[in-house]
Amino acid sequence: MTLSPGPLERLNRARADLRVGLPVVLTEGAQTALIAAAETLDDTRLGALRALGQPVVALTERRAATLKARAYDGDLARILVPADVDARWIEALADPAEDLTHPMKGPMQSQREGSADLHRAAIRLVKSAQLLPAALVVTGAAVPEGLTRLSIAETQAPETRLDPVIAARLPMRLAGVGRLHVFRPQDGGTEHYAVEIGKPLRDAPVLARLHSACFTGDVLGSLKCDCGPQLHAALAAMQAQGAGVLLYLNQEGRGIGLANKMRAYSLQDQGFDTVEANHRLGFEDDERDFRLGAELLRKMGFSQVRLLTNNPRKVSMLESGGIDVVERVPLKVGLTDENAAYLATKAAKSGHLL
Ligand SMILES: Nc1nc2c(ncn2[C@@H]2O[C@H](COP(=O)(O)OP(=O)(O)OP(=O)(O)O)[C@@H](O)[C@H]2O)c(=O)[nH]1
Ligand SMILES: [Zn+2]
Repeated sequence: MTLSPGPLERLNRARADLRVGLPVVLTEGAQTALIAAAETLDDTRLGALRALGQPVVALTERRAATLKARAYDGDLARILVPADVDARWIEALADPAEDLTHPMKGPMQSQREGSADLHRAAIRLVKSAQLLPAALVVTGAAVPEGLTRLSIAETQAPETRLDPVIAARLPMRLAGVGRLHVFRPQDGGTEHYAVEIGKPLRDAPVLARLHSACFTGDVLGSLKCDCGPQLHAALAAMQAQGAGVLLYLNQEGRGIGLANKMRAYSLQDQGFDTVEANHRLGFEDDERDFRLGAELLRKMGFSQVRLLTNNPRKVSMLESGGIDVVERVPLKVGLTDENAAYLATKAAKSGHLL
């Protein structure tokens, strides 16, 4: 047993470093890159990084398309940072907040030569820190001491491993008496919960719901989505059946985090739909990983479910995670004037069943 941090611990540190604006070091064999999140970079750190080499900003192809920048690497673009721009310019590359009022002035020059592997890993890492998916990258520089170091392979989320922490009795207004189980991921990420209602048998299909956290819908009763009514209807259905399991996955905003979801809402106020807003921010429509739902179910001893959902991706991802979805049970509640367009967009663009 050693006291020095292992790969998962360094991954967790790297995310925390990037969130506070500290650069981290990525390596691939003898190649190294210093990377910083575009969203948290300040002028002092930009100056220090510039002194070490020519910085580029790695953006996803989604964001590059909005900026009309060339994505020579297919899934991403490497934009050369001009000598006379400040950290504000880099933030504006990443953040679409002012795209319409103060459009970025081009032409932007994209790098073409060399490998983009370190840049791709940099985007993956800042995204996993729930920051905007854009990173400042300086390759080939002498690497200062004291920064967190990760190899590219170590930035790949390994098969999520969740450990049970505690379970306790919970009487609920909508679902009767149940048990709330808390699970903690080994990589230091956010905890996820499972609400067990009644005493579901382990050798028969259980009525199950994979609910993704929605602070606005679940807690504030937002009318922009259907999450709150779906949560309550799922609990009520489980109470009516006498048993069920509701997984409450902390994947706020389809996996982009609350800050980015609110950025998406602000773009929706400018007229973009839910999918276009994610794309302008540089994200895919849905960044969730439902493998963890499958893992939680397996850990709790369930192998067969009747899944309450209108989302075919949840069914296929659970099945590829080794859970037998014997039936899809539709869950259509909470339609309002405010969310009708949102639900129609999910049906038209994201494959949801109406
Ligand atoms: N990025 C983004 N996320 C949103 C938006 N509106 C709601 N969400 C998030 O979307 C997720 C909705 O989750 P689910 O209820 O599991 O939805 P679903 O994929 O439609 O599947 P089913 O409800 O099972 O049919 C939650 O994490 C919400 O926070 C939005 O406009 N943008
Ligand atoms: Zn919601």
